[in-house]
Amino acid sequence: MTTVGVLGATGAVGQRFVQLLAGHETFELSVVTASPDSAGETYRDAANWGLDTPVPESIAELPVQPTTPAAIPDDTALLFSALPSDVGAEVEPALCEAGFVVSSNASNERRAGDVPLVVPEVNADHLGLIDVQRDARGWDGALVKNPNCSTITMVPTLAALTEFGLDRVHVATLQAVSGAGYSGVTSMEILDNVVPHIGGEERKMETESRKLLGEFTGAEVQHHDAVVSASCNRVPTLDGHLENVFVETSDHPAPADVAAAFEDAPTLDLPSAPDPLIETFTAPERPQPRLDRMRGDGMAIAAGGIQTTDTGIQYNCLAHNTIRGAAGASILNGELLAREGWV
Ligand SMILES: N[C@@H](CC=O)C(=O)O
Repeated sequence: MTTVGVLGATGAVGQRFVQLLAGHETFELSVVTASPDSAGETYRDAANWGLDTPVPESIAELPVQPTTPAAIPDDTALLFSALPSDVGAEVEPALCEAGFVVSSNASNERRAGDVPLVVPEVNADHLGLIDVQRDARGWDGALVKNPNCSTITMVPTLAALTEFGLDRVHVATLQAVSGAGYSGVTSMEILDNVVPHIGGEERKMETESRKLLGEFTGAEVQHHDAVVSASCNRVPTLDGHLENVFVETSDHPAPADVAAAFEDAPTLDLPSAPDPLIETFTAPERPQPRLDRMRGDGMAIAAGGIQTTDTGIQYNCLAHNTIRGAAGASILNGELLAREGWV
């Protein structure tokens, strides 16, 4: 078993990490950290557990550690980060400098030229940037990121469509409240309502998508030249981001060609990798968040509503935002790091 830890283990995404790692077949969770206020408490007491399965007994009595390099045992092979981005920006580099490998969901440094931003089924080869990062920063450890939840929902479908020549993408999102965290939006703000703004989300989708679809030259990632435009909206669903995607391609595939490309999307032999990666529906009213967010144990992308338009193709896609879009994504990156010998 590989010994792992979770940084920021008491928040909404941190709890998802704990839930998913408790039964993991190759990772053993032995360290949980949180803010200094919770340090020293048991995980059970420190976490205001909000998931619909009990706090895992194997983790409940672990003492919560402060999020500092000195508090992490040296034999922790891999750290998963659910830290807020401002804390991540401060702590993650210090941990990498101290020799730890960090698979992070936090948004800091996702755009940095020497930080791999990875969805294993799309761009596993970008992990090669770790050598560039170590040379540039003098680290023995490494920092690897997964993208924002709304990006990760769409990018596997775009990767499947690159064979048709991806020119331009427009996307409108309908994002669940869990994406904002436990105290992100109040009930008075979101019930009977839609909020047509999620701070910073649109630019994240636009830049992260192009980096993920880019080409790793051995020295850098050359971003894909498709134009990506996003409009992001918060809706009153609990989990599961639904997205309406409009794609202009150089070729003009029929809906059946698009469905076939989705069905052929690559799958990986890793514990958390779903098979198939993209589940495609023919019923035009699918996918839907409540019905389809747990496809592939929350790790699959659901797609449907494929149609041709005057300018290209249109479809809807959906993923569980705190599993495939956050904790599950980091864990899958960790599984890839382990398989490729980086930990
Ligand atoms: N930034 C995202 C997080 C993903 O769940 C959001 O606000 O929904």
